[in-house]
Amino acid sequence: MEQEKILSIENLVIKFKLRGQTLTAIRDISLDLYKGESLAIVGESGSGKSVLVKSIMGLLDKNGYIADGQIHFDGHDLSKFKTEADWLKVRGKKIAMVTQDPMTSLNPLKTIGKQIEESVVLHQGLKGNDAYEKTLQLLRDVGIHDVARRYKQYPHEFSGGMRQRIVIAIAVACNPQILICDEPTTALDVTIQAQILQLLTNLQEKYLLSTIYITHDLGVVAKVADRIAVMYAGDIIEVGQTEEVFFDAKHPYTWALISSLPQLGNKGEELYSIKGTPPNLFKEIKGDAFAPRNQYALKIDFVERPPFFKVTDTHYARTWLLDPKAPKVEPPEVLQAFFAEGRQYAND
Ligand SMILES: Nc1ncnc2c1ncn2[C@@H]1O[C@H](COP(=O)(O)OP(=O)(O)OP(=O)(O)O)[C@@H](O)[C@H]1O
Repeated sequence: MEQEKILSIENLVIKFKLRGQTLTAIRDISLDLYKGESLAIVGESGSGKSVLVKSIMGLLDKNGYIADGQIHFDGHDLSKFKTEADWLKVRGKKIAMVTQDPMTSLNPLKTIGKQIEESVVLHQGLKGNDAYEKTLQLLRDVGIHDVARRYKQYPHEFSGGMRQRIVIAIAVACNPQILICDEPTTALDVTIQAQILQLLTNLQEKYLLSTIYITHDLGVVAKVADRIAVMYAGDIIEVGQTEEVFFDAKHPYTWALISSLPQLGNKGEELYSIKGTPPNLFKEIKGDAFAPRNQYALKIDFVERPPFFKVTDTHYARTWLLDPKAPKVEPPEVLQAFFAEGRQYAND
């Protein structure tokens, strides 16, 4: 059955003007988000994850602009939006966002109850006691106890994890169709991270949200994402269902990302880290942007951008290694064992 697309990005190119020069942060990306799914966008710092989601919310910095492509959502092409009035119909209404630092989204001078209730009144059209009851319900939904007392408290009276729950309640109060979570757990310790991810998964099901996670941490998304898109230097180089990307990755950059997961390091050994640096985005990138750091690079990788080769109906990778004419290259040994284990686990 064909899944229904809720957001469709087509051939998007985003540039920034900086001191008389132009930097290309997003290089011809196409990506769909399906209704009810959770999609993780993963990549190193600087790969363009934030720029991509900012473009969906009309929050690009002033020196940035969409140079090409379209962003289809809710009957509109968001790339054509010009005014703040246009964006206000979408941002914080149909598309809500949870960021890494809850303190930046909360007003320190207002009780958290009032802050959630404002969203309920504005977006759900409820008033008076109905809005109050709905707010208490949302507080319960995000796992906060003793809600009537908590309603009257201020952000500083909550722990980091609890504040993140409140930000999530505000986002959900908007009744959004899409929830964007930008490194939602990076600032939290590991146990709390797991709880917040579980909460987001529960809310996604309860409120039928379509969710985009952006993170540099592949380990985090394994637990929550249905699909993963891997970004490198402003491009998506591999996309597939979570198990496909984890246990049958095809792009050497994805191999490198998986190899650097702590789970794969032997005790006492240093973690694998990707050697070299990402390309200079001010310069035109020829071929596969990862080629200079890629020990498996073929000659053509330095010349021509690889197309998306199809692995399955849901799994695609931009690497010339998938070309039928390419020599057969196996993933690094450490990954072969991991992949085999993962497939075994998936089949059990
Ligand atoms: N206002 C701006 N002016 C110039 N360059 C920018 C601007 N905003 C972002 N960039 C550049 O765009 C590229 C992508 O940045 P982006 O913040 O999307 O990366 P990221 O993958 O989200 O990284 P991080 O995980 O560190 O947030 C980077 O090279 C960054 O320097």
